[in-house]
Amino acid sequence: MRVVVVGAGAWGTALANVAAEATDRETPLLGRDAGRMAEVAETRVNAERLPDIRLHPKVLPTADHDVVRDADIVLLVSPTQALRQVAAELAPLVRRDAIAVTCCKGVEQGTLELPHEVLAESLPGLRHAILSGPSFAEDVALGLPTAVTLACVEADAAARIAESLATRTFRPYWSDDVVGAALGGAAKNVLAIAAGAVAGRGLGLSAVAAMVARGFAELARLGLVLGARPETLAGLSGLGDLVLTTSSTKSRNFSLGLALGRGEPRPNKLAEGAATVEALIGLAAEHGVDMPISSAVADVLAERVSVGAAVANLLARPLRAEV
Ligand SMILES: NC(=O)C1=CN([C@@H]2O[C@H](COP(=O)(O)OP(=O)(O)OC[C@H]3O[C@@H](n4cnc5c(N)ncnc54)[C@H](O)[C@@H]3O)[C@@H](O)[C@H]2O)C=CC1
Ligand SMILES: O=C(CO)COP(=O)(O)O
Repeated sequence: MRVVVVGAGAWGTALANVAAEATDRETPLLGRDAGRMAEVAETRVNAERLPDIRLHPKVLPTADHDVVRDADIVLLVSPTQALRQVAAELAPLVRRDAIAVTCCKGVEQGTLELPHEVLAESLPGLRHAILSGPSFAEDVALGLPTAVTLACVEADAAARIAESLATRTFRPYWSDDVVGAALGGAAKNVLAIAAGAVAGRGLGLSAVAAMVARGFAELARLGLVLGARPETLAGLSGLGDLVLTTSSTKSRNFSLGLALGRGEPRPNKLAEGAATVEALIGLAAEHGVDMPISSAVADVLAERVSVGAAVANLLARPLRAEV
């Protein structure tokens, strides 16, 4: 299977290394900026996005979209809000029997669609899958053990993608619960901002743990209404990724929350939770699901309320049964 990676950010670069190792085949890494991709090809390091990691010798950095013509598997690794546009650019080039795998985490603004729903519209007729789970790009690129969820409604396609990505240290588990995998990845980014804000404000680890557990409760409420399986929500792409990103300053979403809690300037890095939060609570509202922590994150990001006031508001909610 020939894998092509579209999106030369931190995660795309790490996944290109994984695919090149797993398939032992030339693996194009397609970026937008020809000059930058030429530099990555020359230096064999993506200095801007994943410094200190050498590209696998079989990774081919390029800005030439034609490389997707030969792809059996296309990994789409742009930010969620750019997915529709990136996929539309590929649509005339990609083979109809190829499998498109979204590796981004979020909900599209405006449409309130999860990444696989965006793909179904922008690359119609192709089989689609989702790669999600607890996986920092740097950890994966360093060859540290990582397990992820690979969700596809067609089990044979999921198994084929898994084989094209599995290495001695990168372990995809497959699933047919596409909604569960997509929702977990989208919501955990928002909840990581909440956990970071609580930590940054110095409210203690008990408060962070409460945010994680009650955050998971609202993620699961929405997931079940959307048809996700509880096992997926409690698995790698749900609880697993939530635990990772609410406990590490390596997470850009957690780091954004830390800055908010400390009253510091927001870091200038991609934080998918900030781009997704309004769409996530919009999706929840459409289905009559209450997501108070996510709503508090939206209010804080929009500067409608301070972190302290948001926490006080959550604590002042009427007492209720836990489940
Ligand atoms: N970095 C990580 O550890 C992981 C990231 N992800 C997900 O992967 C996705 C990408 O994240 P990263 O690679 O880390 O981000 P990044 O910030 O390192 O790179 C984003 C890439 O997307 C490109 N891009 C930005 N706007 C674009 C647009 N409008 N059209 C086309 N391309 C555009 C940028 O040029 C850049 O190459 C996100 O959804 C993220 O949640 C998932 C798992 C791990
Ligand atoms: O999704 C990730 C780890 O699974 C990366 O998290 P951040 O986007 O918060 O850095």
